[in-house]
Amino acid sequence: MNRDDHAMSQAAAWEDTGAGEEAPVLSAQRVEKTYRNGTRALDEVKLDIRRGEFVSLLGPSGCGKSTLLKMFAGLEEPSHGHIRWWGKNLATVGTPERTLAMVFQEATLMPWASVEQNARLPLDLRGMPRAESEPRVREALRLVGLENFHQVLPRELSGGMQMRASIARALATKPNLLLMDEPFGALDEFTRNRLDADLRDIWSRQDLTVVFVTHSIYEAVFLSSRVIVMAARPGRVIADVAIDAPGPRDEAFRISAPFMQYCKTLSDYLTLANQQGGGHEH
Ligand SMILES: Nc1ncnc2c1ncn2[C@@H]1O[C@H](COP(=O)(O)OP(=O)(O)OP(=O)(O)O)[C@@H](O)[C@H]1O
Repeated sequence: MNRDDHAMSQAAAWEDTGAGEEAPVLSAQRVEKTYRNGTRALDEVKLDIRRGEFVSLLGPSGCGKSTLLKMFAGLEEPSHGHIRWWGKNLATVGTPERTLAMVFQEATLMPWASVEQNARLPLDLRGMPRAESEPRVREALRLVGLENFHQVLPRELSGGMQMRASIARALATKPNLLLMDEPFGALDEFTRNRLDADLRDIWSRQDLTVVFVTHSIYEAVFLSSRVIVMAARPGRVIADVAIDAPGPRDEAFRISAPFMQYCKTLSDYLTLANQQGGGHEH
């Protein structure tokens, strides 16, 4: 396929809302979730996430961040309301232009298999021929900086490198939508900052929409084009903050005045979230 053909099929693949505007990659339409034990996890969440955004969900424990992300992954159903992917139901999104992948806080690698075999697993499960999967996996490992570790077993890797392998496994599927549930929450601050920088770099080079759950204000500001602040009891959206910082997101950004200002804004909203939601701890 030449570039023009590719661009045309890409354009045809993205949904048109009718107003000449692309449908959101994700749309939560008055979504409520009450678990079977009666816990009301989400209340009337309305949220659109557009193509190419990097959106973080930030909020106190129990405000429903993971619940919302699981619904975005199709792993939980709303009790009321709807989730739409590219304007459609989940069952209709499994096309090359509409794929999603999820990364969890634990790397969940197969301990007996090499980094490369782990990263190739979803492609093997799809029955993709090696000739196709191997270059994809090599590229994914290169993107996360593990190209020289492809034959290593997970136990030989640090926690940060295991997480890189987990991200490579997701990227090898060439997702358009990447859902990440506190992926760096268990890592030390230095490793976390490096992974944040690398993830932002990967996102900025690809046609990728990311939804990222975090407890960290700093991480949310560093990574995101938008931060959604949630409050608990029941979980709901209380603020939607665009992080409008056009320069590079590097170490200088972390100590810049706009960075600090955004952190202050989000911190104020989190204080409000804790006051409104009781800020309970697990
Ligand atoms: N499977 C479940 N069954 C019953 N209640 C649940 C279930 N999963 C989550 N909950 C409850 O729903 C509420 C929202 O949980 P959720 O994990 O989505 O919040 P969160 O914001 O991701 O929390 P954390 O930051 O601590 O991970 C909490 O009160 C939680 O105890």
